[in-house]
Amino acid sequence: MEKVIDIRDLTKYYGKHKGVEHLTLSVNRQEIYGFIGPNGAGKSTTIRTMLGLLKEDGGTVEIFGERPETEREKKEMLSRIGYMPSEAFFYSGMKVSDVLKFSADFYRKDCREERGQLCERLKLDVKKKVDELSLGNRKKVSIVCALQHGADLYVLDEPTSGLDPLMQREFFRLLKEKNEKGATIFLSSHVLGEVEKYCHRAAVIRDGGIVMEDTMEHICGSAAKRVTVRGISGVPGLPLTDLRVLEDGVTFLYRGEAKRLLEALAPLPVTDLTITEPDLEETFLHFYAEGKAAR
Ligand SMILES: Nc1ncnc2c1ncn2[C@@H]1O[C@H](COP(=O)(O)OP(=O)(O)OP(=O)(O)O)[C@@H](O)[C@H]1O
Repeated sequence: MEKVIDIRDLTKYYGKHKGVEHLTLSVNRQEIYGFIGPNGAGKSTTIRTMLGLLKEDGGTVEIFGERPETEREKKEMLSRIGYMPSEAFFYSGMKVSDVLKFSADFYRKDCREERGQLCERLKLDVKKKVDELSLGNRKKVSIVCALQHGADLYVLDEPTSGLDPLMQREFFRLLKEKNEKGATIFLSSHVLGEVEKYCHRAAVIRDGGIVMEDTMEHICGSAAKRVTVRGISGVPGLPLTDLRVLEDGVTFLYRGEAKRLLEALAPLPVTDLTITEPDLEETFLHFYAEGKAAR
């Protein structure tokens, strides 16, 4: 299978402070690949180093099977990539339409038609000044900047934070369309749910290292759910962690088959049951607790 991104043993320190260490992952052509991790895990460091915006301290990165050396080669590589940084900084006083055109000029392509469609679908008012925009609308400007020139690879750093649920859905629709036309997509997130829904494979990063890289099916299969049961004081015979006894029930993390959970609860005097997705740290607690590392 053709690898579009191939990162091996990547290490990046900020002075004495670790960004990422010995990080290895690869993304195949036409995959939608999720990069999941809590705040400070090293997602942006990986992305910036991978794109050559930061210099690595060790390891290698190949994109489209190549390691660009000269500035010309780097520029050529970047022209095939749509990059959306996690935080967008725009020149103060510029209109949205100017920012979008300024960004398109870098690629020396006529992006007007695609740009128009993206703005319409994302409901972005191009006449406004960027300083007047809400966080979500600033995000939309970044999205259009990254998507407007028809790239082979999209690298999107926390693209959905700040977007309302309707816009998130529209955004993922856009990505799916790009992907169906052949584009490869690498997106970072700290929300397992959205990655679960839209990505083919993903890597989970924590504290600068990959703890798991697999298909979404396997990752979500090993993710724990938070189960809260009212009316009982314990659940015998179930493999669970982080059990806490509440005033009128129990709450615990469970990562087994739903059927087994329901069978264990069936004979008990349960009055209420809720199953939710815990935050990312809790979801993968067992990996961290076991000190398990995929690489
Ligand atoms: N410029 C910097 N100087 C020093 N340390 C940094 C710098 N940028 C990042 N770090 C550190 O590197 C580690 C990884 O940060 P990074 O921004 O890559 O994480 P992240 O997963 O993208 O987090 P978030 O989800 O909060 O954006 C963190 O411990 C962070 O404090």
